Amino acid sequence: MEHPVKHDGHLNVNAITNSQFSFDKVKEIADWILERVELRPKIGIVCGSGLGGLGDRLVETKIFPYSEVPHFPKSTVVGHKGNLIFGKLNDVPVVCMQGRFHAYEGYSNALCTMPMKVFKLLGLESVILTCAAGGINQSFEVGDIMLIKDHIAPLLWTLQNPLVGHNDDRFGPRFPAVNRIYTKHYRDLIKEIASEKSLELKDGVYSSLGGPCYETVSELRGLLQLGADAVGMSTAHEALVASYCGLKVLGIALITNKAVIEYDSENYPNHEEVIDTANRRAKDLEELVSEFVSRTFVQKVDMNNNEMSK
Ligand SMILES: O=P(O)(O)O[C@H]1O[C@H](CO)[C@@H](O)[C@H]1O
Ligand SMILES: Nc1nc2[nH]cnc2c(=O)[nH]1
Repeated sequence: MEHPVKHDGHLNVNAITNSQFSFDKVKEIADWILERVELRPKIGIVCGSGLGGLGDRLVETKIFPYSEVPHFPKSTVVGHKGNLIFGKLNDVPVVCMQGRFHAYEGYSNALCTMPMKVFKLLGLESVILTCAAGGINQSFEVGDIMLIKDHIAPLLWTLQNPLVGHNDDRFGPRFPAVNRIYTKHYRDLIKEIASEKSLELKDGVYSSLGGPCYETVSELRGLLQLGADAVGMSTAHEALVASYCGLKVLGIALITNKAVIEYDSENYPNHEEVIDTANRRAKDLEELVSEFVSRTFVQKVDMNNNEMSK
């Protein structure tokens, strides 16, 4: 383990969380990648449970299993392949995480969000975060696609927040504002694309808990009262760190199951249903994302005369 960050020669014992992924360590990861990949994407995509098909859509790829990338841990969850893929989606250079890291796998939130810092040092401008989630909003159906407009993440109210510890201004500010994490013009654009494709897009608030257990009925009722529309075990902390790093964020949740908010119901959430729904609905989500990527970035290629073509 690295030494905690030193300030003025004094050991800052409170600085352990962030020093786990200091600027130098993240740069080591980014440099390792830059030495091996010619493509210089401006956009990153994180694939949620069962949504790794987005990665399979890339062409002209360079694929790194996470086991090859320095400091990347294993992806241990079913439906998360564990590949970092560089390639082109709809002619746009992208980097795709085919699977993410979750805190319930035993990883710190600093580690789970480290890829966002790597994205920043790779020169990315934006990230698309996708996830599977339970629908709390009773008007949601299994298979609905929900655009994330905001989040409620109780763990981020605690010292499990990945930004706890020494702050390195080269990543972002000590006290980041979080009221505009999910970029408005990205939300508007994806709504426009969905409407052109006659695809219904729900709009909602994603709540994130630690997992790995699903929620009790009372917890879900509480989240509903708080204004949450969907619940999962990821995304919010990644969105926080991406936004802190200055990346624009688009968040999309696939409603893979209905949250059970009736006591003594026979129904119960399970990961098989999550993966089955994701497999069934992945195509629409992938097409939305592909179109979004090309609308956002292809125009730029034209304007900047090949800027993005490498
Ligand atoms: O958020 P993603 O990674 O899509 O996965 C969701 O699905 C899993 C539970 O079924 C949890 O990992 C939850 O967070
Ligand atoms: N916490 C949580 N995560 C999920 N991921 C997919 N469905 C669910 C759910 O119902 N609850």
